[in-house]
Amino acid sequence: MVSSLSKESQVELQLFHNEVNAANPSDFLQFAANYFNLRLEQQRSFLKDREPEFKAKNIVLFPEPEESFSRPQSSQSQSRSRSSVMFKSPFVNEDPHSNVFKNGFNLDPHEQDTNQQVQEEQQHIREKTSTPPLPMHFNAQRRTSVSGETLQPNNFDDWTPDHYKEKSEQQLERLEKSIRNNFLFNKLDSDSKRLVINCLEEKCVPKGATIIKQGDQGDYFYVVEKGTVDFYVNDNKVNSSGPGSSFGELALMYNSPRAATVVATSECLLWALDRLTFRKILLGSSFKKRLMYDDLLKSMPVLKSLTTYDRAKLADALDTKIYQPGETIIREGDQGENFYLIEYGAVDVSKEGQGVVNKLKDHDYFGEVALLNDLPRQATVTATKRTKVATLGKSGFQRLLGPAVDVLKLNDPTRH
Ligand SMILES: Nc1ncnc2c1ncn2[C@@H]1O[C@@H]2COP(=O)(O)O[C@H]2[C@H]1O
Ligand SMILES: Nc1ncnc2c1ncn2[C@@H]1O[C@@H]2COP(=O)(O)O[C@H]2[C@H]1O
Repeated sequence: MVSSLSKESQVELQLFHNEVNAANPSDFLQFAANYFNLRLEQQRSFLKDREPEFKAKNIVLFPEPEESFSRPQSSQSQSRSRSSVMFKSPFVNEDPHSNVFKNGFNLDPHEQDTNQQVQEEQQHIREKTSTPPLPMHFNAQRRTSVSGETLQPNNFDDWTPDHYKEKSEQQLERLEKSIRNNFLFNKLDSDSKRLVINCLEEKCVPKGATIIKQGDQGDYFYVVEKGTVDFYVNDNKVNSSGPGSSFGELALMYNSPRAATVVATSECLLWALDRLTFRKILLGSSFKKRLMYDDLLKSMPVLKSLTTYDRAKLADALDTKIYQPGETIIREGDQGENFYLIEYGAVDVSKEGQGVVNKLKDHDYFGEVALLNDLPRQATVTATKRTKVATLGKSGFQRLLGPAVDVLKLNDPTRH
């Protein structure tokens, strides 16, 4: 069956297969939905960035939604949907392509714990709408609009990035050293790594030069080969870094203004990666966790004081775990190793001799008391529903929670 598919589809399937093998997800459907959602979002974003280029060649990448599946709405809201759709999850309410995923199909993952539930929900949604499932419809639309063109949205194999330049042996050797310990590059497969390396542009910056100015638009992402840089937020020095580190990713990830000013504190040799290649190659692999945990971290009241940068660093350090009803997550008296954020689910907190003392649910947290006070676990925490948590190890807890630690201390449930 697979051999009858286009080469691009086969590549997609292979990539997906690799991801499934690596993640071994317990909730396969949710994993698959999230994975393809992300791929689609990446592809749309990437194409949206190149839309003017295509327009100049009279190629319409994103035609207006056809009448058959555009919901009745005001002309104002129609134009808003069209302009924002490329950067949004196809599962969100406003996306005209996503009628079928409304009613929380992906927004309330805890409501779809079993395959049967998902199937029932899909059936229910199908009955409610005549819109065909999103991926089919979206593909069909794309093909009719761009067929016959050299750069097909479906086919990135022929895509040559603007800044692609094969590196010399000597440059490759130096680059290998610079990026060896950079976790962003370690996540790439060898083909993507080669592509990224060949898209990097060498930039020599004198001491004292401003490389990035806070508030500017993002154009490049940088890796430091030699030299050191300082970071300033609102004129206050917040950070510095040296060889092997990287910076300038936030504005490219979130399409937001530069969050800091970056100044060279010595002569620097940098490698710069353009915005498009960054978004196409690095975003979905190296920054996958940031995309995955962004909504959760933003929605947690205890983390409200964190900046985008703090949240991004925190997301890099998180891992996901799923617990079944009845499973013990923390046992009273044990040593504390992790802090837990509840993505969805429900847990009981109980204490020896007292029974259940607390109940926690979506977007609550636990496991901070032992880590904050260097004490054994003060209670047992048991899942009462299927519960998905993001975990943060002890060292990350101490390094990455910043001002949120004060909030955790204030809210310490054992204080009284
Ligand atoms: N404390 C900080 N706050 C914001 N940005 C920082 C901080 N420390 C380092 N940076 C980096 O500085 C970069 C400035 O440009 P970006 O916002 O694109 O991405 C930012 C981060 O990579
Ligand atoms: N009343 C409570 N007493 C103790 N721990 C509680 C209570 N309510 C919630 N908890 C959480 O249960 C966790 C058990 O592990 P910790 O002691 O590390 O951190 C604890 C708190 O996060």
